[in-house]
Amino acid sequence: MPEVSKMKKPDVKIVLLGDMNVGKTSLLHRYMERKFKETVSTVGGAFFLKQWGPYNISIWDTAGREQFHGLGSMYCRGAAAVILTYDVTNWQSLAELEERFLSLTDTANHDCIYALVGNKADLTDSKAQLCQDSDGLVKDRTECNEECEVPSGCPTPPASPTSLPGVMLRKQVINEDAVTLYGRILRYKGLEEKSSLPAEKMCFETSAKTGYNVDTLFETLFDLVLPSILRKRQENQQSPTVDLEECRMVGSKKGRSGCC
Ligand SMILES: Nc1nc2c(ncn2[C@@H]2O[C@H](COP(=O)(O)OP(=O)(O)OP(=O)(O)O)[C@@H](O)[C@H]2O)c(=O)[nH]1
Ligand SMILES: [Mg+2]
Repeated sequence: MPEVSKMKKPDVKIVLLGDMNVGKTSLLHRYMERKFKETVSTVGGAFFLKQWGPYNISIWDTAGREQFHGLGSMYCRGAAAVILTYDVTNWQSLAELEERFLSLTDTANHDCIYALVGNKADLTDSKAQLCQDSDGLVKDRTECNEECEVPSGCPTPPASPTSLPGVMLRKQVINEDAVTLYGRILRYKGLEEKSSLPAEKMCFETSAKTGYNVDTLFETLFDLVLPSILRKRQENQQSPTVDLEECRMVGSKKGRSGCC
């Protein structure tokens, strides 16, 4: 049995939601492991623990496949932020966010923060084809090799025409579509646009493949959930009870990440 006293207890929870194949797992790998690597479609869900200064943030990856849909609202319970992910080359993946995934967030915190993330920007946008390191410095593709676990480096694979610099797919979702959806999400949540975080700040385009905007996404959210963390810590000091569900969750995994 792991010793619960030595386990890190998450201060706050962030959840990735979105259709299958949009790149949720790849975004998490890129951020946590600094790599783009082969993925298999997620079964159920998995979490990673990120130490952010003195705070522990659990980031939950969920399965986009229809058969796991029922689990989504369970994963969102108590979330301080939800990353609604779509694929910029797939218009339906944006539509699905509203049709299938938004209602799953009803179990999130009342002050939950929502980010809309269009992934796979490297397929449509030449600036997203450049690799970015953790300081946001742009590197060329040869320097990028060490951060990719695929033989030909980044971007890959070699057989795909989209791996060639300059060969782009048609962008099916433009940023304005995401901004419009963000407005509808606020209305669904009964929030005033004026007093909420602005769409320009909360709509991102990323590439898990090159790292484009990935650090910015996660670190913007970490900063924004800080008030939730501080409030939770204060509440815990006032009534120091143990959250058995969270302890069990972390305790059962022994380490930094796990799945269920
Ligand atoms: N070009 C490109 N491909 C990507 C990117 N992110 C993910 N992919 C590819 O898209 C496919 C799906 O990625 P996953 O991260 O497994 O997608 P997911 O959203 O976790 O899918 P489920 O677990 O089924 O919900 C894989 O083949 C990835 O290599 C990206 O930024 N650019
Ligand atoms: Mg996945």
